[in-house]
Amino acid sequence: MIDYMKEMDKLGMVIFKMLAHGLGLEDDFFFRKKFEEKEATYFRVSRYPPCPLPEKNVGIGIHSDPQTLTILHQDQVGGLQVLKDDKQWIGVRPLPNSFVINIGDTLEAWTNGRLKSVIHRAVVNKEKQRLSIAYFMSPTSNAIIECPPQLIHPIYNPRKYVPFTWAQLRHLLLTTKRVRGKAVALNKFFISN
Ligand SMILES: O=C(O)CCC(=O)C(=O)O
Ligand SMILES: [Fe+2]
Repeated sequence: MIDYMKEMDKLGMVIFKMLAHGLGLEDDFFFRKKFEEKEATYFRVSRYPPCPLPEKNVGIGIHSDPQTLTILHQDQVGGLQVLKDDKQWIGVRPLPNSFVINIGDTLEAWTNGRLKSVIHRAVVNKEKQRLSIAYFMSPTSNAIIECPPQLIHPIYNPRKYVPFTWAQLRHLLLTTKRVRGKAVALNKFFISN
């Protein structure tokens, strides 16, 4: 039997490696001991039935994924949209046999904002049911999320977050009211200069 989580993890590790490389970090920076136990990694299958009033409803409201990396597959119906420049909704065209990769809020904090989590939503339509499946990667609970000094600049990009663990953030995510947009729970670790 295929271990789907294991296969997704393998893909995630390749992506993490590429991201680390692109940022000038050691290739294994993100997953070195950080993803060994993944207590909060999961799949979410979403089914959006046809909706008689699509202009008055959304399938999944405006949000960014609080985790680290999201690997998402959508069927051919389409409905996923990402917010560009804080003002324009862009549809993500479905491509067969492909994944959409989203940066999560935790990875944004981990890189001091060098990688940005994307605000997105899924809209519905009158005619067709839509299915999507998302794999949310999260580090080990006690993994410390701390931006490495190489990505910090004292003037142009000062440290934005105190180090925190994924368990601390997860607890806040579960106990803080969800609002539209990025996870407010992260503000708890924000350094206000
Ligand atoms: O259905 C989709 O395309 C998006 C799902 C999503 O954003 C989520 O589950 O967090
Ligand atoms: Fe999402």
